[in-house]
Amino acid sequence: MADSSFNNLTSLARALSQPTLDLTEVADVVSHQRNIQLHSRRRRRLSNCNASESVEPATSPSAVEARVLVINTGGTIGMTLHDNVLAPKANSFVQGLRKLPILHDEVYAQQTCLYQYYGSENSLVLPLSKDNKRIVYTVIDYNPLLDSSNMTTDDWGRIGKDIEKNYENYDGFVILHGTDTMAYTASALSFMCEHLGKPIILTGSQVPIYEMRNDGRDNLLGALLIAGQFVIPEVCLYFYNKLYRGNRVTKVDAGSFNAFSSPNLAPLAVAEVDITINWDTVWRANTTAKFQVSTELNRNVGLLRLFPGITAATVRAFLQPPMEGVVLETYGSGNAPDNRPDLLEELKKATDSGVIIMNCTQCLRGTVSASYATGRVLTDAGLIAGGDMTPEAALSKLSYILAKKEISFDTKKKMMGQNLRGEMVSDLAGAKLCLSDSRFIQVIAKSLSISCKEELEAIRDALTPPLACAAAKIGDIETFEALKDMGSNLFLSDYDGRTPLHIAACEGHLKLVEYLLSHGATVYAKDRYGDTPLSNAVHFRHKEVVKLLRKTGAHFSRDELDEAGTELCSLAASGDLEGLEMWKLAGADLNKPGYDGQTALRLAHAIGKKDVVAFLVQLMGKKSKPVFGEFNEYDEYEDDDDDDDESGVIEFTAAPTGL
Ligand SMILES: NC(=O)C[C@H](N)C(=O)O
Repeated sequence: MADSSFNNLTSLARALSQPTLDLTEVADVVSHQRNIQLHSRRRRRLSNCNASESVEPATSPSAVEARVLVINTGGTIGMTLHDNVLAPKANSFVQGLRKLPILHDEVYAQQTCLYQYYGSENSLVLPLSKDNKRIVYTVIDYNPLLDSSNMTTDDWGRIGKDIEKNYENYDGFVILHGTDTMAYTASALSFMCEHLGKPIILTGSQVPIYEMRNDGRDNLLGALLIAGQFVIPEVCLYFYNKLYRGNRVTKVDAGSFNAFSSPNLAPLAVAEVDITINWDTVWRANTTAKFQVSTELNRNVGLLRLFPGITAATVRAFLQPPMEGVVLETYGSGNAPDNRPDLLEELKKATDSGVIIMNCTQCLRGTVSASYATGRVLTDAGLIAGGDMTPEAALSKLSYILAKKEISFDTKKKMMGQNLRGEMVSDLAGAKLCLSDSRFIQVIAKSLSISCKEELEAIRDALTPPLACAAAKIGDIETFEALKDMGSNLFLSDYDGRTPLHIAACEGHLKLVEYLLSHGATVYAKDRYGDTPLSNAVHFRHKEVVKLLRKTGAHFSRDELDEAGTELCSLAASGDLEGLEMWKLAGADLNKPGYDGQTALRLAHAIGKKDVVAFLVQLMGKKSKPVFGEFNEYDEYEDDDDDDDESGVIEFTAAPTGL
């Protein structure tokens, strides 16, 4: 022992005395020294270790150990064939792993008194990792081992408790689990584990680890390497070289190694030649509270999938007590039939009587939004928009939240629509930015250790435009109130010159447009492309917003007017009557010629769009009654009811035909 210490101190001295200092060499020596101390400490503590005193750690000298707890709940990964079907086999997993050199280095274990030191025959150690780490892992086998189809919320609770009990002793946790319900367990644990600071990674396989071709070895190895080497404070799921956020996944394939998908969130990490962590996506709790597991779960929850023709009786039966929380899997972007008052009435009755119903889409990818009347009816019936949450996440979130006794019903409802663990991007229509209190900037300033007034104001002014624009996107007046309280100028534009009014006009948020206008926003703001809020509202066809802007004095800019003729011609050519009407409403001159000198009316006539001609004539009114020159079919379009037939003209400057 003394010799090896001496040798290493000598190597260190040698490395330090080099003319060009090789830091890797120094690090290696220091690390090796630390390792030898570790092993000698181990030996001192262990009276029954057989390893010889003179034995140095096997393999590379500079390994640092990390500890991972593996909780084996069952699943295919450890199954064997009995009577031609796969089933878990008790007490055989660790023995199996011991025989796999890729998952256990027996030489290192013996030389470092691993079993004695960790006091468990179930402790194993991976070969040295690329990053010079030794992942020592201890396996707890559940009894009975379960096919995950047999799992219940009690099993989630048990896993949670075991993690809590062992939290301080390990750097990370790997949960071996069947794939069938892995997405549910991963989602549930993500909520149950409050203020998590270490990685918890669920994995399993499609083919047992003992078979020649299997995915279990890679999955377990990858999960162990990540859990032992990276502080990703999330409940994750590792499968087929990818690490996903646990509450974002769903099982999509029963017959492929690539069994899981995270449709609305990119993987947190990809294990290819190197393991690349997508740190920007990693969720971090903004708290100093201590880790704890909330194992209390409410079982009176359920998933109900809408289908065409579903009866009100089915819905009623499903929503009966003791049901307390339901995930309604709706169509598309959160839609349900709005021509089924019987169905909607059942939903409304249930929400009125205190059942929390989440609106989640049946689609694999995408979010619940407020774009359709068929979606609005569900909001009216009291459903909470589930954003882009998976049904698995929504269900387990309900189970977790409903079990909380210390919070009110209203808070529970509110929390269901909020992003708690990165499980959702909130519903765009209903969401509030998390800055609806005026301390927001102060909090940021505090975390940046900024205290002087000038710096504070500089941060506020830098942050206000994007925050205000983001709030405008979702029509969030409350956030504007909060920004106003901070003394912010609400009407600053972003880097593209776009003001909140531009954005509110694009989105058609009439109330916000009204709010902004009555709080000093200018209707004459132009963005870097010369666009005004008015032209934005016209483009996105928000009639009421156009009317309001016009009432406030908005008009097209010169650039916009220059383009009006061409735009009108193009609308006429495509028969877009609504578009033409919007331009008229916004005060455009419908006689304005396009780039080639032709008006929309002439063009429509030339290409035989009689409906467009009639519509334009009607829009222009008799005051500007067109003179069609040789075009003698005008009578066809004449509005007989209109007696205001005076002398206004629309003139063709050239023959209407032959365009
Ligand atoms: N691949 C698997 O693990 C499927 C198995 N039935 C389970 O979920 O436990």
